Amino acid sequence: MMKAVLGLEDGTIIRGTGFGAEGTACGELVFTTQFTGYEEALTDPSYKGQILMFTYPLIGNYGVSGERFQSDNIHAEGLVVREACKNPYHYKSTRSIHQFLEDEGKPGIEGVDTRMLTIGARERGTMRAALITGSDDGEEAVDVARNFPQITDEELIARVTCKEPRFIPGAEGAWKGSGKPKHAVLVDLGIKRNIINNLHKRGIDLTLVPATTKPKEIAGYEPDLLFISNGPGDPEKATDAINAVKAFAGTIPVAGICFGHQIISLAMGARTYKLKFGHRGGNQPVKDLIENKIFISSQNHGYAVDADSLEGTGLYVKYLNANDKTVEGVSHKDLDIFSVQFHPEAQAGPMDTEETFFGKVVKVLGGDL
Ligand SMILES: NC(=O)CC[C@H](N)C(=O)O
Repeated sequence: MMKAVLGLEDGTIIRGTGFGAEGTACGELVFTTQFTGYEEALTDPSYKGQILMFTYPLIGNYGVSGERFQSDNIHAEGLVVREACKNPYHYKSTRSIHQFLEDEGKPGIEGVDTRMLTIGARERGTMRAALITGSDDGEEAVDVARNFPQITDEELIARVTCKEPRFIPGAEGAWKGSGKPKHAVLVDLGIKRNIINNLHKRGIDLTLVPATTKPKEIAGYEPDLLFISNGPGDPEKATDAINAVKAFAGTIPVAGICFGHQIISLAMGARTYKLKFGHRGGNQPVKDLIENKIFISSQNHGYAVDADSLEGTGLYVKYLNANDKTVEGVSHKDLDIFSVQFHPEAQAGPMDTEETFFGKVVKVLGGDL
């Protein structure tokens, strides 16, 4: 059995059993209430800079197949669970979660009272943590956590964006509407694979561009839509993407998901702030204020758009989180600009909002629903 310890910046020390790789992971300790979906969550680039903790006590039961990955690698810095299943059974599984973390060089800790840590995060807010495997030196873990930069100061986007532009043609014959298929430029700040899939399967041609792409270069692709992806860290750090939205807002439709929603709001003049402990899970209730409907959504975010700061931006609140009444989506009153804080592409989570969001993308591009 490998020793392991988790140290929090407030001095909390938790010892457990290590799994995955031997080493040290640092970052914000965040919790998700998702029961399953660990393959999707671990490979979601938005978790860069964060140690992921599941509140559900049994993780890894159906093993790892790779079919549900949201990128090629694990991006969460480390994994904290009550129990990580050693002998998973699923006909598509090729390895256990232990093996998966080891292959990817990421440390994990099990035997942890995740409920206590989650209650702590809810009461005292998200904290920096260090997860060390192969050691049980708690003092050192606390020290490492305290000396690690706050997520707000970290340069995370450069670690997840694509290096070169990439063209992905829309699925053959899938575009529903008159004329030839439309073309979207996607600013890749660590995009989840299922966002690409959802646009692709609706027949939209896509050009993925790196985070630092300038408006002039984007214009060269002659896009019909500018799309801003999900991504890690503080949205205020995404200065080039903010400038891209400023350059195209009002000339072509602009849409975004999660980080993209925050970036669009910032570009239009609104403000964002850090939530006390964020929303991460597969059953977050969201209210559509226009349709007066509630639906259940998949979420993963630690920042939010300040509702009061929307005044004068032309944006209005379309969606609210039904639990804490924070902003979950905005639309522009005159222009084709809209974004959501939750994940309509799910993976993992309910698909209730997929058609509403991606159908709207098709509609603003002139397609038939
Ligand atoms: N999933 C995301 O795009 C996350 C956005 C941002 N990093 C946040 O935590 O709020």
